[in-house]
Amino acid sequence: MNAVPAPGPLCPEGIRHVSHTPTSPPCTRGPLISVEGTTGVGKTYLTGRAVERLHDKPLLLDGFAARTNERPGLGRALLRGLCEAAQGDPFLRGGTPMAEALLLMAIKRHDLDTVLPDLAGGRTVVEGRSVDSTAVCQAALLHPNDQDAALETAVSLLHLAASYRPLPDLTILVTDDARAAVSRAQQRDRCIFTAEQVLFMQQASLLYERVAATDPGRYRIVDRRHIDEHEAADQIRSWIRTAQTNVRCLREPWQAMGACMCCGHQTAAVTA
Ligand SMILES: Nc1ncnc2c1ncn2[C@@H]1O[C@H](COP(=O)(O)OP(=O)(O)OP(=O)(O)O)[C@@H](O)[C@H]1O
Ligand SMILES: Cc1cn([C@H]2C[C@H](O)[C@@H](COP(=O)(O)O)O2)c(=O)[nH]c1=O
Repeated sequence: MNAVPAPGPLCPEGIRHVSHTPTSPPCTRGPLISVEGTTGVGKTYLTGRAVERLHDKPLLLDGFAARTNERPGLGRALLRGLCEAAQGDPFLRGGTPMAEALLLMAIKRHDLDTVLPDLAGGRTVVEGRSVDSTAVCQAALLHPNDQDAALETAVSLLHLAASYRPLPDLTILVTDDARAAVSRAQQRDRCIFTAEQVLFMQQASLLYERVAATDPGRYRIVDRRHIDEHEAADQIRSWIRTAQTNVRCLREPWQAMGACMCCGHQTAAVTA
């Protein structure tokens, strides 16, 4: 299921989807899983509930806001640069969305680099947000008044991200009524979002769902409008377990030929 940066088939909406044909051989590494969704939707809460009953605990990679004690290094420096430029904006918007997109992708590449030893050791890694957040948030920023253009840009940004690093094997999208997510985030952060910020969250929320629909092979969706927190946690746990049983070699997407980043097995590029 690893990323191949070549364009995939057209999905029904006329948007190219990112192909993840599992052509690599099976591997002993752990699966790389991301949890996505808008601010306050419950990604951290539900992931925590899901993994508390797993015997082999996954490594949980915190979302950005939770990285208060991150080790000094490039990842922290890049994130600090973005935060400084954003001057307190909760969505890290500093006014240059494409430059920010590339920096966000670099941070997510750095995240992958830091967890490679865990993956190689067979451990499951769960990223709190991955490159899908970059694609969705930056596309929503670039096209605030055109949802179709935002979708097209989000999918293109995912292709770009997939040339920097393999996409997650599995992406769990947590979705809900956008107002419920806003309200949870406000309560948690003891703040009131501006009308403009709420609108941005609503647009991002919708865009996550549309992007997920372009790649049903990679995405699983937890819709909190239809299931309670116990069912949601059970569902996430079950997907994590399934992902652990179908893991394939992880290649550098920008290398035509290359060894698996985890087990070292030599695999050929996919040209489809
Ligand atoms: N089912 C629930 N019951 C009680 N509290 C919940 C539930 N789901 C989420 N919350 C609370 O709502 C708030 C937002 O949830 P959470 O922090 O998990 O969202 P998130 O998607 O990780 O947000 P962010 O992207 O901003 O990190 C938290 O305070 C969390 O504890
Ligand atoms: C990874 C990533 C994050 N963001 C935004 C989304 C949130 O509003 C903030 C904080 O992220 P957290 O992981 O929920 O703490 O950053 C983004 O715009 N693009 C991204 O790639």
